[in-house]
Amino acid sequence: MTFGSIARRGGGWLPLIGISSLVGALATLALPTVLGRAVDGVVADSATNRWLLLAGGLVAFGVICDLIDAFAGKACVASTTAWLRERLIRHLLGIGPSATKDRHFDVGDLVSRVSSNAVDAAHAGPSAITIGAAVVPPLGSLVLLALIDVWVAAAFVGGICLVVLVLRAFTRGTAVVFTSYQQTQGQIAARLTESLAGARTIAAAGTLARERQRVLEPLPELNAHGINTWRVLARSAAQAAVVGPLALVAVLVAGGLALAAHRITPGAYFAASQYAMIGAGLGSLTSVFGELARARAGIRRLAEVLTVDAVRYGNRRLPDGLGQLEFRQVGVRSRDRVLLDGIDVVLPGGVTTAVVGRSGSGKSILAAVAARLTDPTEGEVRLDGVRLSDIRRDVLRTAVACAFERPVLVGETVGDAIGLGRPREQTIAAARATNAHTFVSRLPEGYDTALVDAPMSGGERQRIGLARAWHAKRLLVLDDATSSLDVVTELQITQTLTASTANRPTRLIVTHRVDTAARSDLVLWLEDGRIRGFGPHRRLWEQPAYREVFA
Ligand SMILES: Nc1ncnc2c1ncn2[C@@H]1O[C@H](COP(=O)(O)OP(=O)(O)OP(=O)(O)O)[C@@H](O)[C@H]1O
Repeated sequence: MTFGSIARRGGGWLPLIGISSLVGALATLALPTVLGRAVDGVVADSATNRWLLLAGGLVAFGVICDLIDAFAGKACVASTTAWLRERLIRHLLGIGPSATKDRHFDVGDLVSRVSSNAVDAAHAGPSAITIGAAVVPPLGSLVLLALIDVWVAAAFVGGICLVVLVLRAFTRGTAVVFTSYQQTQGQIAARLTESLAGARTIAAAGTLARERQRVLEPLPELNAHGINTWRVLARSAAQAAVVGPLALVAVLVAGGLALAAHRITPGAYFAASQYAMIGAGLGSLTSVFGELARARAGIRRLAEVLTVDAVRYGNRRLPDGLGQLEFRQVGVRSRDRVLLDGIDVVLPGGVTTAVVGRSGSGKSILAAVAARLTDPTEGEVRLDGVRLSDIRRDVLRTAVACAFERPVLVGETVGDAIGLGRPREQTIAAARATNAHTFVSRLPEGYDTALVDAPMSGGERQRIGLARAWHAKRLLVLDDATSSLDVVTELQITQTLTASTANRPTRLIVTHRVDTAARSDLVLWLEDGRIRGFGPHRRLWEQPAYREVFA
């Protein structure tokens, strides 16, 4: 993502902004000449009406151009912002869970990038065009001044050079300050999001004051960047306020001398003074240059996200099969830590395998690798003989589904959260299988109850999460997904899960419960990221170390 590619995204609005800015600039340029003619008319006591009428027309035309410019500018920023946000969100979803884990983007920081930095970046096109069009009046003024008197033009060039120097210093200063400001803003947003996610824990621990302090810790830094922004703005405005009149005075003096020497007429002198004012007005462009600097800083922050590779999917479909899952020398490393090592095992299709082991032994990582929520750093995982990374995205997500200990429910209604767009009968069937149907039916509007109006217990959320994953055709991965259920409900669901009926997907169940392990066909016992044992529960049970896992 570059400045140019975003600037061009304005679509149909950009030519409109360009034309209105250019035509407005030409009207601005024509006005002093027309007024000069009117002045000469007054001095010569000849007819001035048509020149005054023309001047009025030019002023009205300029106002219309400004209005079009303002409207098209806002519309362009709005459409570009929408495009940027959609692209960013698509990309973030494409990166998957690692966007907020391994890549170290904090959720709050991402929100600030998607919300405010996208708007900043969207100003790229209109700002660049406004600045481009703003160069026309001073350049035109220079040409017209040269036609009036070459010495007046020379004085103008001297003044303009000073104005350009002021703008250059301003642009450099603001680019640095805006980048720092946006980064610090992102840090505060990230800390606030963390705090909101842990609001209950903070309230229970009575650490509100400390948390407030932690969230607001970067505030003085933000304040310093804010003050720096104003300093750069104020310094540039003050310099422009000095330099602008200087340019004007230089032209007036040179023009006055030319008038005294009868090289120019009073009308031309008047026009020259107006052109000098146009040139000096370039200093008022500091706000547009500020917008441009903010756009560049915003684009850099969006590009940081967009340069992270999204998960790549292959284009293979799955052959007929029962969901055989093969781990071939699978290893997962994070920096220098080995999280999974040399996992080499085949889980036959249609069977239920419990994954057990002490806390931190790598069960969740194994489940994530099996469902391709993360890719192994070594080895490969195959489903019915096809490498997971070669399978088409839609095929993979139909074949494999997961449920988690703390599911996040998405959608407008409870029915959406379960069905994710599938037909209602399938939603209800999944809810029945996971013991969610009864409590969902008791909600005020059943499956149509808005999620915000359906406060749920941990166990109820887990049942919705289970129902959501129930559509899995080949592989169902449950990562501690029944841990909050009462014993009876869990038993009912485990019975459904472990019942060896035909056409059931292969089931991989991460669990701490001995009952679930005992009901499963096979148990995969992990220790420190390696396989410690694999086989039926009753055989592993003979080993004291295995029994200790459940102690
Ligand atoms: N994204 C990650 N980056 C680095 N280390 C990680 C990551 N995810 C997990 N770990 C580490 O890997 C180890 C295994 O984690 P995992 O969540 O798989 O354990 P677990 O067996 O599921 O534990 P529990 O039973 O407590 O849920 C832990 O020490 C954990 O700190």
